[in-house]
Amino acid sequence: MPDDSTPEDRAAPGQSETTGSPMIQVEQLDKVFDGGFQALKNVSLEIQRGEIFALLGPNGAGKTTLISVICGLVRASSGSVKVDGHDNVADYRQARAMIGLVPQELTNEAFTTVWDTVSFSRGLFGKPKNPAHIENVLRALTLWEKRNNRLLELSGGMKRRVLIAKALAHEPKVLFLDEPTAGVDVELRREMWEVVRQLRDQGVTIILTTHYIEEAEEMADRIGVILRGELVLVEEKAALMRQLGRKELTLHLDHALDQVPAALAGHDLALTEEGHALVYTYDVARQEEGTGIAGLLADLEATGIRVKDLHTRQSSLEEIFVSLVRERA
Ligand SMILES: Nc1ncnc2c1ncn2[C@@H]1O[C@H](COP(=O)(O)OP(=O)(O)OP(=O)(O)O)[C@@H](O)[C@H]1O
Repeated sequence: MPDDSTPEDRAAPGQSETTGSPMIQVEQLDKVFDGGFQALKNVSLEIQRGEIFALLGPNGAGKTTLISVICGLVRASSGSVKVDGHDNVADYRQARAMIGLVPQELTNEAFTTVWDTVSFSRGLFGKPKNPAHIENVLRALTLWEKRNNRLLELSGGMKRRVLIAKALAHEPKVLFLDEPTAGVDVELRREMWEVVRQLRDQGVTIILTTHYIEEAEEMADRIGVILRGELVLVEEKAALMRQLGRKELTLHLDHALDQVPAALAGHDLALTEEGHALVYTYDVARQEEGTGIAGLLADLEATGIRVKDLHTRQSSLEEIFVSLVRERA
């Protein structure tokens, strides 16, 4: 990735370049499990207030471990975590009260009603009863009509909403969603995204882990990539797509070609659509230095190849992610 900045003016991966106190401040976290496996390696990360941050990584990369350490469920081997300024070990109660955690599955509460299970979650944090808040949460998640239903009577989508309602019952400022849409259908996934966006609009900071690149692409303001316990990259989504993305220019030809003409050998070209299209691939980041498109078009003209139509396509976050993982394999 081209980068002209000096080490002094470049923030370390995960460190914010903006001022103002972050909602979450993670410094040099290591986690070595009993048995010696190191699941987190020197992870530093700042999450700003009101952002949606997506943590991406392959299976076993350390996403859940990182979230669990931040939420105080797993003790770090070294390093520190502050939540809204509260150290999550020395100041555990205050730090934990700021956090809502949405796990993947509901556990063993099939016979409890929606209202009771959500109210109970609030009680766990020692917060006084506040039926008006519970009502607001249930209404916001369109669960109000179901408040007297037992969980076993709910659809999968409703159950997911209950998980979010439970996590919001004690009025946290930051919400962690662990694989919020794993295994749900497309419609429900979109519905969940909408719910998460609404929460962010209400001022809740959101951190989600996901396997679905599409989810990060759709939702996140910033993306962190974790590989084998290391946070290898933290970037604004738009900048990530700009810096690491590649673009494809597809030229649809008037007449099919048998092969790429020798006169065009200097360009990164592939023949597709049975000779009817030429695909030119280039780095988005090098665009300013000139992508060579002008030269390519001039060479095409010189060889007498006529172009009917052309279009460009930017590589998706998925392609960026796959090449990143490959690069570091
Ligand atoms: N209690 C534990 N003891 C030993 N190793 C563990 C423990 N918990 C997790 N690990 C290991 O730490 C690594 C990271 O696990 P983690 O659950 O954080 O990954 P993940 O990125 O959340 O993966 P997935 O997407 O599959 O949930 C894995 O290799 C896992 O086997």
